[in-house]
Order: sequence, then structure tokens, then C-alpha cells
Amino acid sequence: MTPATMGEMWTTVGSTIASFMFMWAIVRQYFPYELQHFLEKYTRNLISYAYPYIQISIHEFGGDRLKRSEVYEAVEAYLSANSSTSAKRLKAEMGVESSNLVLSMDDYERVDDEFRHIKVRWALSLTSSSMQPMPYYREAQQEKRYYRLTFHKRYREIITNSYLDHVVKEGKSIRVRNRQRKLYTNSPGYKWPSYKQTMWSHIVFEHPATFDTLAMEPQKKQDIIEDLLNFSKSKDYYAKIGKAWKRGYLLHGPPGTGKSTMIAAMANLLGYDIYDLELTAVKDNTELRKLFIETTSKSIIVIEDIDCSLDLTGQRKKKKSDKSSEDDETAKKNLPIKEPKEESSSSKVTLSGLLNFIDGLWSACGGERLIVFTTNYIEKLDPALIRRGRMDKHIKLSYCSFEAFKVLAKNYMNLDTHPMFDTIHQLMDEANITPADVAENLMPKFPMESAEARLLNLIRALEEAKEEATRLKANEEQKDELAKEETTGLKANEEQKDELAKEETTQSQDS
Ligand SMILES: Nc1ncnc2c1ncn2[C@@H]1O[C@H](COP(=O)(O)OP(=O)(O)OP(=O)(O)O)[C@@H](O)[C@H]1O
Ligand SMILES: [Mg+2]
Repeated sequence: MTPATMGEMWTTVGSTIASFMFMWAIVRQYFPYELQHFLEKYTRNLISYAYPYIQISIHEFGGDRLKRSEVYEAVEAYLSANSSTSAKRLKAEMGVESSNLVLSMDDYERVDDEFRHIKVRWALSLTSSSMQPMPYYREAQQEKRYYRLTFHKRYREIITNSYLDHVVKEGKSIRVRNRQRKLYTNSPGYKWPSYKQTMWSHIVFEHPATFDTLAMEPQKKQDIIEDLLNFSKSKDYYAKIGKAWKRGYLLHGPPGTGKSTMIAAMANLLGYDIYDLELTAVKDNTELRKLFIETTSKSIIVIEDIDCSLDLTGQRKKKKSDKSSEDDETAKKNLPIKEPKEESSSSKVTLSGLLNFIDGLWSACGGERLIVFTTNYIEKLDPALIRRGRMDKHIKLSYCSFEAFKVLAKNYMNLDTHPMFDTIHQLMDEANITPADVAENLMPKFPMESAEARLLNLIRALEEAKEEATRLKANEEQKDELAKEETTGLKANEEQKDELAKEETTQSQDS
């Protein structure tokens, strides 16, 4: 086709459209409404007969006009992930629930998408509403956005049954990944103002810990990651076996071995919020239940130092002598004693209240939740509290192994290997040091402190720990020796007494 014929063709199309518009204007002005309606209906039918495409609109605001439609938000997230590479006009905004700049297609822009080799087109359009804008809802202003999906009518089944489902699911998970996560607390320090309905206060959760930066044996770490990912994908499985979709983790080990750090890494891995439950601030079981009902799905409910939280251990009411023997045990292990928190006396949460809480009696609201307890003394806990089924997975976090040290060396100094590693390896087999202490030594004390100096600091700390362990062991042995001597002395005394008594009896019989 030559440019001249093309020009003629466009002139014809243009003049046809112009005549149609002119006629339509006359119809609108001079014909009664019924006739207009009749003509419009038949014109539309005629067009749809020749036009083989179907269109689906998804509006930003639903019937109540106050809340953005969930489907619209999911489509928006889906398209912003897919359109930012193909759309030519984009708009950049700070996400409502995210701290990042979010790119999405601009008004009146169109993007194409493909699903099982079917091509579809999305367009973002605007309509203006005749309703008055509402003073408190700036979103529900007069201009209303909507996405329009266009596809060939022969794919109607696939698009309505599968594609839309796929878009909404994918969009929702993109929103979860991008949202700003929150750290909730019920601690009295963060007392909620009375006008607020919720019992939790929150701040934005931005802990940098991940499983990559967590120092522990690689195999153990991998097992935990797989367990968590499996849980988060097992919605159908939990429904099938009739169990609330929740999982309990008990993290135990000495202070500074990474229990709290692991909780942050779990939240970052799964994209969950954290509810840090301060049990001592909970008045009674009813309040505990209310708090639990208010937790949202995709969250980790954490109770730190469960052994100190409340009188839940079943052992805390022990006689004084038992307590002191417990403390001796603690001293032997060289662990600090965490005092039970003072407020515990004012809290009336009972063990059975907490067990109900864990058993998911109140989880009728559904949704995935992890419950994590931490403790330094697993042996102090009531077995009912930590039996499998309640605390499904027990994870022991222990002193720093050489494998764990290598993770820290990589994180803190970007070192994979070093001639001083051998000495460290040997010392770590002989002395106990927590990952927190290792991390402290690997941190530069001043800018540009060399790797050698930092490794040397660690070696010194390890040698001190080794000396301390040897000293403690010698003390123990000395104590044992003394105890043994005392027992032998007492036994000898007893024997002497028996001997004397026997002699006395013989003498009195003789006389
Ligand atoms: N396994 C680890 N990997 C990386 N860093 C760790 C690890 N363990 C401890 N740390 C470092 O030590 C600090 C203290 O660790 P964390 O608070 O997780 O210990 P904890 O086991 O919760 O102790 P506590 O029993 O006293 O609550 C963290 O800020 C982190 O930097
Ligand atoms: Mg901790």
C-alpha cells in the first residue's frame, strides 16, 4: 500500500467516525431518552457481534466506597511487578505498606501479559463520579480508577477460572513480600491510648538478621529453613488433617547463643510480623485470649524467657533447699541466673490458660501462626508445656562451633580462610564461647582494625575461656575430693565409734 492510498484510507475512516459522532450528537439532543437507550443498546449488540473480545473491569473501590477493593490491590501489585518492565509510562509512589518506591503503570497506560500462551491486555482507566467527595476518605475522591482486562472470547473459561485466580494469588503474595512488617508488643511500657481499640502497640520491624548471617552448623540451619518453608506452604495439609495452621518452636540454650536473633531471621525468611508477648503484663486468661484473637495471620507469637515469665514451670514453688541446689547447678554451668519477673505476682495467667492458647482453641480465626518460646533452662519447664504437638520442634542453640565461627568470620570480615583459623578451631574444641562473644571480638574496635588483630582478640578470649573452664574444673575436682575426704573421715569416725562401743560392751559383759 502506497502512502497515498494509506492517506486516503485514514481520511475515509476519519470522516466515517466524524459523521457517526455528529449523528450521535443529534440523536442525544433531539430524540427522547427511550429512543437513545434503544439505539445505544442495539449499537452495542451490533459491535459486540463483530468484536470478538471480552472485557472485565476491576474497580478500585467496592460498593461501600470506603475501602479499596482487595482484588484491585492484588491486581495492582501483580501488574506493578510485571508491568514495570513492559509499560512505557510508569508512576512512582511510596507504597502504603512498604518503605520502598513502588513503580506501577500510569493512568491510561496498557500492558500485555501472557498466561499459558494466551495473550491478554490490561489497561488502567479513570471514571469520574458524580458523588460528593467524602471529607475523611481522600482515596474515595471523585476520580475512580479501574483496571480493564481484555481477552479473546474463545479463552473465556481459562481466563475466568484460572488466570484471574493466578493474578490475585500472585498479587497477594507480592503484597505480603513488599509490605512493611511490624513488631507488636503488649508490654506496659507501650501502653495503648484509651481511644485505640487494639491491645497491641507496634513499631516497624526492621531487624537485619537473616539465616545467612546466623552462625550455626550449616546442616542444622538448612533443616530449620526447610521446616519453616514447609510449614508456610502447608495450608491444605493442615486443613486435611484437621489441625490449626500453627507450629510451635522451643529455642533453648545459654544466653547469647542467638535465640532472639533466630526469631528475627524466621520473620525475615517468611515475611511474618512478630508479636512479642510479655506474659507478665497479661492480667488473666481472658486478656490472653483477647490478645491472641487480635493477632493477625502470618505472624510469629514470641514468649521470651518462658521460665521467668510466670509460675508456669511447676518447679518454681520448690523448697528453698531445692532452689539453692538449682542455683548451684547454674553456677556449675557458669550461667547467669535470670530472676523471675517481678510483675508475675500480679498476673493470673495459668498454665492451663497458656496451654489452651497454644493448642489453638482460639485459632478459629484461622491463618498461619508460629509460636516461639525461648528459655535458658529447658529442664525447668513443665513437660506439659513443651511436649511435642505443642512445641513441635525443639531447637538447641549452643556454644559457638568452628562451623558457626566461619559464618561469623565471613559476615564480619569477609574471610573464608586464614592461617589463624587452625588455632581457633583447636581452641573452640576445648573452650565454650557464645556466638555473641565471638561476634563482639570480630567487631572492629576502631575503624580499619586489621583482621589479624580481631582474630587475635578472639584467640585471647578463647584462651581466657579455656583457663576459666580449667579453673572451674579444678575447683569442682577439689570440691569432690574434699567431699570424698569428708565422707571417708566420717566413715572412719563412725567405725571408731562402733569399735569403742563394741569394746565397752565386751568390758561390761566381762565385769
Ligand atoms: N548464632 C548467632 N549468629 C549470629 N549472631 C549471633 C548469634 N548468636 C548471638 N549473636 C549475636 O549476639 C547478640 C546476642 O544474641 P541474642 O540476643 O540472639 O542471644 P539470645 O540467645 O537471645 O540471648 P538471651 O538468652 O540472653 O536472650 C546478637 O545481637 C547477635 O549479634
Ligand atoms: Mg534473647
